[in-house]
Amino acid sequence: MSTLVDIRKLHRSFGGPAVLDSIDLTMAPGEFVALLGRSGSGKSTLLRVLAGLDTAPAQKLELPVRRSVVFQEPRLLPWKSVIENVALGVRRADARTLATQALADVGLSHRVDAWPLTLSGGEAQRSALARALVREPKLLLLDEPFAALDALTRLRMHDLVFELWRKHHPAVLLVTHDVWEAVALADRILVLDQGRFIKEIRVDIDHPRRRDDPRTSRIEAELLKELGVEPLHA
Ligand SMILES: Nc1ncnc2c1ncn2[C@@H]1O[C@H](COP(=O)(O)OP(=O)(O)OP(=O)(O)O)[C@@H](O)[C@H]1O
Repeated sequence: MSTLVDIRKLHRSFGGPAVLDSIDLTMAPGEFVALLGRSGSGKSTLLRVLAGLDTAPAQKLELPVRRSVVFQEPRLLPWKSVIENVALGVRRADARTLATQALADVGLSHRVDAWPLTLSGGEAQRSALARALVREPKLLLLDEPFAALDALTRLRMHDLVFELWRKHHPAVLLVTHDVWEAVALADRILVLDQGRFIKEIRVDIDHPRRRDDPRTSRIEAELLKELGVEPLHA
């Protein structure tokens, strides 16, 4: 198996106890990994290190050069149109063409000239996804990108992310609180607790995955237990 991400003994603290404690993480090209964990377990810190937004000592830190991040908030520049936001930073003569294609990929062809403040929450996150994908990343980092969306929009975004992943096939690291999101999308799920991985589950189930499939239910229940959450209808 070739390796896209290879991290050994990554450590991060902010003066107190370790937030990331000797983390080992490898990812294959095109692999979809979800990262779950309670609040404060270190998920965003790990994602920020992978994105290059934070530095931390490690024995080994091998990452692809082309990486993109999508955060919980779309972080669009309000004084630029949607397409200008997407094309921003693409230093190629055909940046606008690429941005147009990326916006078509996320279903926003009709909003290319819109101002960010006129977008719905779902449209804004679609724009953020287009901005991330236009750079053709080898590694796409998603930090709770759908957490602020309503439940129905979130389900639609799951389908969209899956389609985009199938088309472009970047490796994806998805940080989420939503156990179903992880089970619906990921090849592999990691659970972080106090800066250490405490569980790894491979999800070997064909897409589209159904929530009423006993195999997904079993994995969901196992993860909820690991996170210390009692399912309401267990
Ligand atoms: N810049 C910082 N300075 C000091 N402490 C920090 C900093 N960034 C993160 N921390 C601390 O590191 C710990 C892990 O934070 P992190 O944001 O990675 O957790 P998380 O798992 O993403 O949480 P959540 O699910 O609530 O977003 C927390 O205790 C947090 O207070």
